[in-house]
Amino acid sequence: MSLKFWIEWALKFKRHLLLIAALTLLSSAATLALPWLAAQLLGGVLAGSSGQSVSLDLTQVLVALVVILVLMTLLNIAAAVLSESSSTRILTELRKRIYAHVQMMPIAFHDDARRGDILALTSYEVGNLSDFLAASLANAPAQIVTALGAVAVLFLIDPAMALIVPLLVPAFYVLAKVAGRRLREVSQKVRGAEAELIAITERDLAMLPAIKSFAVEAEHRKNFAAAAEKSRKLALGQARLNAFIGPVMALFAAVAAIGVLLVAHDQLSGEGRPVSELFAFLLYAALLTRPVAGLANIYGIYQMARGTLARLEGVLSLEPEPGYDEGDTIGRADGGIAFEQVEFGYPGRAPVFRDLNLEIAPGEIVALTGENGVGKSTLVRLLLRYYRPDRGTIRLDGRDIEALQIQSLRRQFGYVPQRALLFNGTVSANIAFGKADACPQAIAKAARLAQAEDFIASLPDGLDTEIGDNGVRLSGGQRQRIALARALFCDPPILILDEATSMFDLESEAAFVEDCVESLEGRTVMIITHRPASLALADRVLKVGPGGVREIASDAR
Ligand SMILES: Nc1ncnc2c1ncn2[C@@H]1O[C@H](COP(=O)(O)OP(=O)(O)OP(=O)(O)O)[C@@H](O)[C@H]1O
Repeated sequence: MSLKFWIEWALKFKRHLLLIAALTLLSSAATLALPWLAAQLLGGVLAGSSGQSVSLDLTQVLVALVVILVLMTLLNIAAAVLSESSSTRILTELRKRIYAHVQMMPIAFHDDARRGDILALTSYEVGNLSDFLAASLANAPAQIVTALGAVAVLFLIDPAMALIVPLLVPAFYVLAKVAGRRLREVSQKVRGAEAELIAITERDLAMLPAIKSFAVEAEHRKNFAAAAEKSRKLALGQARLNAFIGPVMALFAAVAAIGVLLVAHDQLSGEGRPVSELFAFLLYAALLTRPVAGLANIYGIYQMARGTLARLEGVLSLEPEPGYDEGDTIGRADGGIAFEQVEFGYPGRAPVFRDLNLEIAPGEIVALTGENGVGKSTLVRLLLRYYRPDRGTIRLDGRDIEALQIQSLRRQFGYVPQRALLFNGTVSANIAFGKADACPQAIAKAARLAQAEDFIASLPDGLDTEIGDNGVRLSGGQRQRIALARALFCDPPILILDEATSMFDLESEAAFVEDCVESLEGRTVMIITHRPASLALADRVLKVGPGGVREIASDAR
């Protein structure tokens, strides 16, 4: 884990952090003044009761004590509020950054990643970090200053006796190391178990209709319960270990202080030593136990957050998809497409294409057919630059698509994938997809072109009907029509329909095809289909096969 990375983050919030540091330093100074004043007060009271003269004005000491206590309270409140606000700000920034980064990772990354891990990172794990940041920002500097200050005062009072403190450091170190390593291991397992739980929840919610139809609810409940129990046991182990570190360290420090008092009892109460000094030594020794326990706790939380920090940095240091910040931005393309000697295979798989050559003229309507798994959708994924060819060139209007800014390339396409990707929202929002200022007429026109107008009108709230997760409240064909309307809404120069009418009934498909003649005018269109009505739309029908792409005669369609 690079310190540089985190220092860069901290520097973004330097004003907040400096203010917190100033507040905590003041609070530490006040904390350090307390034992001295209390010792003076006790010494004074004792001296007064035994009839000796008292040099200090005890009322003043009392007032000073109260003032410092009030001041400390105010400083602690301000530091806690400020540190909470800073830690939540840092976390929000991190969340935004992780989201943006994950979004900009290539599709290949998402093919390999487990969604549960990403969800765990942005939710549960970031929460762990929040605990660490809040604890360390507010407490660590104050604890360190208080501990150092207490040691310094102990040395001032009696250097020989105070030597016990440095002697304790190795013991603390060993204890912290051993407990810290164990805590790190356990927290790693806790994180794994939590991510597993999130992944199971996410998967089972998506699979729920299948779980119900196959009547395997009990098996899935059992599986989830086992994962939840595993997570609970690990979390309990972690909590036990964490609960033990701070108090044991404090006990160490307290026993050491008592040991000093026992061993050096004679020296401390020796001739000529004012009783207030004796009290002060005792109080500072007792004060020392608090920051020791506090720092041990922070160390424990740090060990738990370390894995998250490493994973966060791991994700953030992955190279995003190239082409977001470089390449030429283009206006509306004419729509000429060419694949030249393209070779491509998914990682670890045999090549899908070895020497793919294909040319589509601007405005041409081309149908692509071929057996399942032969590579028709892959061809589109290459064109959209979801994946990059291992060899060869893909051109748009004669330009290598690698040289284009990736979003300006993708905006040329209206892509209707095999499985329509809809989200939980209204029909309109799904058609306009992310364009908040979309005009209702344009949405209605796209719906009409996609043959979706009638069924939308029959929905309870028309275009404002909520369609549920992934359009669950619609039929398969209705979902496809909305996906189609979304593609047409952007008025792209190139339209790609990947089995986009596979769920249309024959009549609707014929009506769509008829309507398309008008709406496809002036666009390059690639239709991946086996359906005769859609094939009939095409100027050319191409068959994709292991040997490449070849044109087939219209009677072979
Ligand atoms: N993300 C992926 N990782 C690895 N292999 C993949 C991936 N996606 C597809 N494949 C494989 O690549 C080959 C081509 O798949 P593709 O989806 O392009 O076929 P297709 O011609 O569109 O098939 P269908 O007609 O069934 O939709 C298949 O053998 C498939 O198993």
